[in-house]
Amino acid sequence: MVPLISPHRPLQKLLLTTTTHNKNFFFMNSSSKHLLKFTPSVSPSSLHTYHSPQLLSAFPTTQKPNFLNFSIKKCGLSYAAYQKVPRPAKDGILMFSMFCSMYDFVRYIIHFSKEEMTARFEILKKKLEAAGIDCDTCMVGEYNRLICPECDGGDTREKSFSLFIAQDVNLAMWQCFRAKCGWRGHVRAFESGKETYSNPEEIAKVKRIQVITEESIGLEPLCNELLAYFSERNISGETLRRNGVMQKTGSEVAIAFTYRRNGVLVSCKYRDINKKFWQEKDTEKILYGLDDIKEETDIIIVEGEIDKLSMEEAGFRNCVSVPDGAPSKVSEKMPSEEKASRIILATDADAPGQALAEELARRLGRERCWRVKWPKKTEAEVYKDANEVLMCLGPHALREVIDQAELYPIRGLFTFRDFFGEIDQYYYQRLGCELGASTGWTGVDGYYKVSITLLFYGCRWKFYLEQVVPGELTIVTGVPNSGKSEWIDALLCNINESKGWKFALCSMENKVREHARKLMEKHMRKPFFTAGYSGSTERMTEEEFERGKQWLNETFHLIRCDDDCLPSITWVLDLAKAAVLRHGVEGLVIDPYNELDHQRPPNQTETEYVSQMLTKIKRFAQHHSCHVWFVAHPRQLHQWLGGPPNLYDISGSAHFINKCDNGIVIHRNRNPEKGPIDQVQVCVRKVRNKVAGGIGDAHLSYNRITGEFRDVEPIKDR
Ligand SMILES: Nc1ncnc2c1ncn2[C@@H]1O[C@H](COP(=O)(O)OP(=O)(O)OP(=O)(O)O)[C@@H](O)[C@H]1O
Repeated sequence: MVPLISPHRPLQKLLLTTTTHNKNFFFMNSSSKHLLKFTPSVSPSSLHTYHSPQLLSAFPTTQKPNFLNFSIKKCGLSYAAYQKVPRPAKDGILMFSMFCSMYDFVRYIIHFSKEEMTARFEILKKKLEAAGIDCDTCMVGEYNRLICPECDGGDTREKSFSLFIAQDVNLAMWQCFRAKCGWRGHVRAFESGKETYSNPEEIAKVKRIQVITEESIGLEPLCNELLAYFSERNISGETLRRNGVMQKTGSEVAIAFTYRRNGVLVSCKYRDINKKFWQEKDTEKILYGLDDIKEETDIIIVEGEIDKLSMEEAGFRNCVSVPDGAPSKVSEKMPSEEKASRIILATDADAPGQALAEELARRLGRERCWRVKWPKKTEAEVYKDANEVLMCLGPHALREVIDQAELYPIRGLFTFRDFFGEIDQYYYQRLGCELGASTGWTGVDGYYKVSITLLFYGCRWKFYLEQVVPGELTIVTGVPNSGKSEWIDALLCNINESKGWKFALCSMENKVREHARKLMEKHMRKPFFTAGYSGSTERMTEEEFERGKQWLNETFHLIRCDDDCLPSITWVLDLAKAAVLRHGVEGLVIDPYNELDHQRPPNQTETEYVSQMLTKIKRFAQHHSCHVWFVAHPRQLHQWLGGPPNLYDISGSAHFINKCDNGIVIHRNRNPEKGPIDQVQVCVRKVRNKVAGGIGDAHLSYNRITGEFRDVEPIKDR
């Protein structure tokens, strides 16, 4: 039996080296960020070994004194909110960040316990030791270059032995690339059973990988002509030197872009004067500039080596170029919990470049992606890439392009700004039907107009729950038209005013412009229109309207399904998660339950379904420290006597009351004989956290004009 050994040095090393890179992904505020701090030069040691005096003089070693920070504030966003977002527990999950090819961005989350991984590693290590291979200094998920234990690297003790340990620590493969030796093989921690890692593609890959050096592939320092060529493209000798750009002389001289990992040459891509590209055979495909993003939380991705060099001229070193467009092999298994880096996609402006950006955003997670807007060249044309901007407009303009990068759009997640045009038309009453069309009967019109807006009322009140606890689930119910949505909107306005929270709204029943109106009226404390409901109160002025729009845009994010189908809870929560990570929202409203898609497998009861759905919502709330208000209607109440419904009356399942943290029933008096009909009863029927409040009823009065609520004494029974 293989003993389970306590955490072992190499494995510890693996864990340490593989989990640190992106730890602070979102937890930095813009002012403290030094995205472009100087990293020790990655100019390859071999370059120093080989380069000639001319090369040294061609590439002076002075470094630029000041590199720049991305200005996130410029984009109108505050990252401070992210600091409040607690991170998920990582128990039982090992994170591996692999620095080879596109995997560099994609951190794998491998669901094995630490013990399991340690044991597996020990078994694999023992098997390697039995074969004479010492893997103590090796990294998981990388091709490690060692001295071959079989041939000892020949006379020169060359590191010609490549050892690859798969990221699940179940497979190790090796090959010695010395022609005289060529020893190769593989071992697995577990030889049988399903969990055995067996990927012939990987095995083939390790067999093919060629170990190269500047000398072995005949690289030379750049000649004056090529230096002049780069100079014309505004790329300095210093940048070329730092990036180890060289040349190769064949039938003609070609530029050699050296691809390195940890300063070691891994591959080389050539470009001749006719813009023909080719790559060193049987070498690994990695990102160009990989070492420059190693410790970075913010990354720029471009589409070519010269664009990467151009970014450096503009002050951005934390940039990589994708080799040959979108890489074919990126894990579909995206990190589900902690993907938080800012990735600026600065691919070419043309259609393939935009398609590449879309593909990268999809694979890397849209919520952490930003995109650049290339400046206009003419009315109809934009500059096509980083180098063209650098050449035509200079480094300052390229810096601006990056500074002004915008959030990568996420389908289904909107800001109010996206609807400003429509909201303006609504305010200025250009739609023609804002105040409703007459029914044709004066008598009926007083009560009901065929309207795209519903008449409503309103007041300001002090919220009685001392604290709305982040990360909880509140179920809100009440008979139709009791004022649930109005009350929640007013609640959000209060919390925003007192605590500055931001919210994601998934209010399927509301038109955006109408929701904008209701929220703005509460915030500005003035009616949006001069209409029947506003009485003699003056509507908000244009200036107030503009301020209101600004506030809306900063406070709320909209989750909306732009096609006809009903959104599923998973879809809503995915977008809400993006809103948390991207905008730091602290509250989510889902209004109402019955507007979601509730398809369930035939063998699942509604009760089981509701239970599962509420678990998902609660998990989201806890994980992201985001309070969720979920509106659910009561089932049809036969012989309803006009009193507030019970939480057990919610249609679907008793789980609504059982699973929620807080349960609230909104009820309003509709009997003028019993008192004023604008009075609202907020029946708090369940409070899990006693610090947050307790069971009881609060009484509010609703102001029809502004939609505000204020505290009042309860109606005495007449
Ligand atoms: N206390 C009140 N007095 C008078 N009118 C009210 C009161 N509360 C809400 N209303 C009005 O009732 C209408 C419905 O309000 P709201 O949309 O908030 O109700 P709801 O309970 O969410 O309705 P539904 O169940 O249909 O979604 C609005 O026009 C609103 O202005």
